[in-house]
Amino acid sequence: MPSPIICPSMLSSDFANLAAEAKRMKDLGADYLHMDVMDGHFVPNLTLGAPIIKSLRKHTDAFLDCHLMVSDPGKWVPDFHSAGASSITFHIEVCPTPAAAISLIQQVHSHGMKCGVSVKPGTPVDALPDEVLRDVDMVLVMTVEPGFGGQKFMEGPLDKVRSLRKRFPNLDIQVDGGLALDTIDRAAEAGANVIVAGTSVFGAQDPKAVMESFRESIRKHSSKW
Ligand SMILES: O=C(CO)[C@H](O)[C@H](O)COP(=O)(O)O
Repeated sequence: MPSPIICPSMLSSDFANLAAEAKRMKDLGADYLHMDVMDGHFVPNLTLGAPIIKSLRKHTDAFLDCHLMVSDPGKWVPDFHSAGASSITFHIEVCPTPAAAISLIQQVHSHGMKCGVSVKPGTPVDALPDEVLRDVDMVLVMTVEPGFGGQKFMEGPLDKVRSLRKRFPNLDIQVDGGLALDTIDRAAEAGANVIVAGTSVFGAQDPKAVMESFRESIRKHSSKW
């Protein structure tokens, strides 16, 4: 059974103190550090790229879970690999065919990184055929429109989580957007075991307690998946 994996979204951190923020989250129990990479084209925002990952990597051995919200992820795979990324998650919406997605997954794996595939809230689960999911290490179901932190959690995408959990009992299923103490149970009940959270973790008085509650919710619900 997949175990809980808690990933603070560094988008909500103080970018001017990124190394210290990464250490703080790791010391508080983060499993992965979630790095939101946005190109101003696939999404209407610009954040960070491989140079920032490279700088951060000098200060941490944490698993750097890089979510590429970009139009041409394949172009950036070598740079993220050299920078020290641990995994790359790309969007299925940028792949014209399943074969293109499979080739991208192979490219990421050939660079020694884990690979995930993501779906936006409006993209149907059928966009993720078995032959694609068989090859990935994780699937990311967005529970907000990608682009900005601090948005309201969307319930609709949880149907995709339910269907994916039935199809792939052992797959790591990540959810991202609006995850907080009042939404975690719905995500965990649906079958998510990898939780990305920015606002609710960085804005908390006690981020460690929030991450522990997420973990506890997944443990509680996973016995019924
Ligand atoms: O991918 C993202 C935005 O595209 C962020 O990771 C996500 O929104 C997390 O932030 P929050 O927990 O504040 O919703």
